Formats: sequence, C-alpha cells, structure tokens
Amino acid sequence: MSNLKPIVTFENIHINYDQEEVITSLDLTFEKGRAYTIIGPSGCGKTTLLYTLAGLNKPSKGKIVFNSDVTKDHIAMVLQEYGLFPWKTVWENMLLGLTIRAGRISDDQGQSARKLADDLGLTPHLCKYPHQLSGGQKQRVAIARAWLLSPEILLMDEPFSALDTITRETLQNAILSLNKSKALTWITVTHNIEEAVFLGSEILLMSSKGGQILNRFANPYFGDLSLREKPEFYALCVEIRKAMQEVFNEA
Ligand SMILES: Nc1ncnc2c1ncn2[C@@H]1O[C@H](COP(=O)(O)OP(=O)(O)OP(=O)(O)O)[C@@H](O)[C@H]1O
Repeated sequence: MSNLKPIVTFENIHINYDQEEVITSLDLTFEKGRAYTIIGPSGCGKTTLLYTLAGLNKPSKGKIVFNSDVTKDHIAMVLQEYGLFPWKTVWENMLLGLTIRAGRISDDQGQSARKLADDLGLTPHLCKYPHQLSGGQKQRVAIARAWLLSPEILLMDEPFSALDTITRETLQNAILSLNKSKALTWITVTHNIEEAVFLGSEILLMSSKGGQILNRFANPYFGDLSLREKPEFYALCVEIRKAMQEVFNEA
C-alpha cells in the first residue's frame, strides 16, 4: 500500500466527442511525486485523458478532484507540436509562460532559466528562432518552458516521438535528471514501451475502448540512468509488450 498522497483523482469520469463516448466511468488516482506513463492502442483516449486533466476537455459526467493545495494553475503541459511561437527567440519562448503569468521575470528566475538552458544544451541556441532549430532542440525549449513554471504536475504528450533514438534517449536522460532535483508528479503519454518503462515509476495500460486502466505496472528501477542496459529493463518491457498484445487481440 502506497503512502504517497493523492494529487488528483478522476471520479466516475465520462468523456464524449459528438455522440461517441471515449472514456466511460473512469476512476483513477495519481499520487504526488510519482512519474506515470500511459500507453495503449492508438485512439484509445490517452491524449483525451491528459487534456481532461489539464482542463482542456470538459467531462460530460463525473469530477476531477485536486489535492487541496493544487489547482489547474499548477499544471504545465508539453504539447505534441511543441507550441513554440515562431517570432520569438529560444530565450523568449522559454520564458513565455513565466512572463504571461507574472508580467516580468525576477533575477532568480532568469538565473534558473540560464542554468536549465545549460542543463538541456540550449545555451548556444538562445538567440535563434524556432525555424532554425532541430525537432529535438524545439522539444527541449518546450520542456524548459513548462519546467520553468515550477508545476506540481507536468503533462507530456508523446514528447519525443519525432526524434531519432539517440536524441530521444539523451532527452529522456535529461528530463529524468531534472526530476531528481525536484520530485514533481509527471504524466507522459507514449506509444513507445521502452520510453514508458524508462520514464515511468508506474506504467498504466489503457483498454482499446472505454478508456479504462487495464493494468498497472510498478517499475522499481525507475530513476536509474543506466537502466536501458540492464536485463530487468528488458524483462519489464517484455511483460508490458505481452499485456499490450492482449489488448490488441481483444480489440
Ligand atoms: N476533438 C475531437 N473530436 C472528435 N473526436 C475526437 C476528438 N479528439 C479525439 N477524438 C476521438 O477520440 C478517440 C480518442 O482520441 P485520443 O486522441 O485521446 O486517443 P489517443 O489514445 O491519444 O490516440 P493516439 O495514440 O493515436 O494519439 C479517438 O477515436 C479520436 O478519433
């Protein structure tokens, strides 16, 4: 039994698009400080779940209950398409969330932003515009922007899907290291089983219909940067792949 506190709970959530009910009566609790990854067949409702948590989708029924010291303002999201403004530099894009929130940034925030840019390898690119960046660099700017808001909950939708394996793994390592400095709750949607295992202390497998959580896999090795080279990593990936195969077979 976990002794972590719930940070947000879905209670009997139903979500419709037009006439179609994508999520039916979902009860789900996310605990503070955990890293969740969500996997499942294409179209099963992963993004819908994330958007609903961010307040971008309204449930047709049920409610979302936040822990008393958390509100929607404590949630930051990294979007699939990065969401960068093309007319702003990397530095300005990084600071955008903070600037919108407070009008200006403090010296401390400026310093943290420079340190973060360094950690994410963005320092040489700060004066560039998004069209001058690679996909991986854009993704890092989007992550930095979300991170600088000091969210309690960080949502990431397919954050590294467009990247080659090595760039993806470098960024996964960077974000895992960042998380060690501040244990926030993060929820990542991914299609990639290896990514789900590397980035999740708990991996949630969604059903192909109805948006239910069919399986929850605990990852006791979470946080180990050398995990990819270990047999335990491979074994957990195989276990999840088998469970996913069953979901596909039933669809
Ligand atoms: N704005 C919308 N209007 C109507 N239907 C939608 C809308 N957004 C999503 N859907 C439908 O809801 C279902 C779930 O979509 P969602 O994007 O949440 O799935 P997903 O699991 O994230 O898919 P993928 O893995 O392919 O990104 C799909 O059948 C999709 O077609």
